[in-house]
Amino acid sequence: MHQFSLTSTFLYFIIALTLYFIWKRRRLYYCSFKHPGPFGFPLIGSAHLLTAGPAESYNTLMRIAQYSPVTRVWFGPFFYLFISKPRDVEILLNKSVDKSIYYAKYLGDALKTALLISPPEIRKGRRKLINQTFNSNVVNSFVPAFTKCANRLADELDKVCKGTNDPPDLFDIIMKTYLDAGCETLADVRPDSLYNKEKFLATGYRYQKSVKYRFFKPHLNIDFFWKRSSLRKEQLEIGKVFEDFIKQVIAVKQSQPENKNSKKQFLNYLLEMNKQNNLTTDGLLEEGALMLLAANDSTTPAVGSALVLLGMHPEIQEKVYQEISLLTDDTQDLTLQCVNKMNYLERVIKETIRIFPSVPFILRKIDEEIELDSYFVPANCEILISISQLHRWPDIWPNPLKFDPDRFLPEEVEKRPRGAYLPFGAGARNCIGIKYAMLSMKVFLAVILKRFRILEAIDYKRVEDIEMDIFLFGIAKKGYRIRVEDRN
Ligand code: HEM
Repeated sequence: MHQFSLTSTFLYFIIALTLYFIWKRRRLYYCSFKHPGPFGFPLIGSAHLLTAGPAESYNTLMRIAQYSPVTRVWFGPFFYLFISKPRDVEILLNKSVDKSIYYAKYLGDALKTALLISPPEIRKGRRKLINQTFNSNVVNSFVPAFTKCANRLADELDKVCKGTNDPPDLFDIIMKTYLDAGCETLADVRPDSLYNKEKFLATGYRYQKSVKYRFFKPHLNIDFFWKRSSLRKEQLEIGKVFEDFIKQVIAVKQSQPENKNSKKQFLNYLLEMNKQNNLTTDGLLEEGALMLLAANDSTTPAVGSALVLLGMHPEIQEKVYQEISLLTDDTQDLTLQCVNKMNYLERVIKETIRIFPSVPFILRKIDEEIELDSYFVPANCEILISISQLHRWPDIWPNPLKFDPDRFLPEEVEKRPRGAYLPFGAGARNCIGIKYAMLSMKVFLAVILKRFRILEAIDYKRVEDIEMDIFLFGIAKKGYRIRVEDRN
């Protein structure tokens, strides 16, 4: 009798707890019933979709998001809304919503509290501080350094993409050049004074891969399993490699005479802030690692995609070449003034990152229920904004896979809703490196396209042939291979 009452009390307790759990999340369930999404089984939801494995990450996310403009999906008890309607995205990003907890969860073991994943109490001060190092005056002064690195990249292309039918993937080569550019500009150190650059880059790649693998193992969302997993051990090791590299950069920097003309350059300024106790040493190391990674991880696929797309579209390539030739002469290096006038090249870059945004998805967390243009989003909802889909809405971007830089003529831009094009995100957590990214990509492409004609994009005939893979960034599965010949 006594045993029976104990068992039934326990059962009542479990039932009450379950009902309370369901009651607390009732708005999530209501929202889930209201919106379409992939089929879900009891308890596991749509976790079966993850069996496609990491190699299919991009296609899996696209398959889930296909019910747009709003799609709901459960992975076990975890609920997500995917949204991709421009007006909804605009409203959401301009509200003071914060980043999803998944950024810190997935990236925090290696990058700790760096800006991309920092909690609000740390982020505000750091963002304000770092913003100053990306103002126009500072970034514009990088043109000579970008040009020097772009010329080195062009020399590499000369060696590997000319006179061969089997050129290598340019991804690693562009990435390496971008790291050199980051060292010259953000860190103000000579790249050849550093060792272990290759290890830093390879570790950055390993990092992205391990984050992606974790996503496909939903049980690793539970801290108990995560803390005991080999992937976590790997991420802690990765964090150590990042930290050691930045320590090396700082040591080299401190062995050099102080450069009084570049006080606002990223690392110089952060070191000064550290000296004045406005930034902790941990903060300095985290931000240094993040910035050297961010500066090349997102720009590399964008430059690679632009080269491939121009290889596929000779008439557009010719127009870019004409513009560059008109604005530059052979005797002088590129100047800021002439780069600023390369409007057609800028449109080519914008169109490239429309079709292939380097950051295909971003995540947000909603603390309070909000009304979007066409539906409500319940509190405590994780939202995935699909930039890839946003950029391919046929009613806003007719024939979305057509590579047409003139979509970015000012009169065309004016016709579109503001939230239709967000390669750099929007709102308080948008990309801090927009100016740096745009200027460096223009210089890199101007130098390459002035020197070479891209004859062909190997592996692809049409834009539709370019299949994407997602790590943290969107990267073409088959890479970026082109054949070139000298212009002169
Ligand atoms: C084609 C180039 C680039 C693209 C498409 C891009 C895109 C983005 C996007 C979409 C975000 C927002 C992420 C989110 O909302 O969750 C972001 C954040 C960020 N980006 Fe970029 N980015 C690029 C280049 C750069 C460069 C060159 C740097 C630095 C030199 C940089 C540094 C950052 C940082 C630090 C953040 C985090 C900002 C914060 O959370 O406050 N990015 N980027």
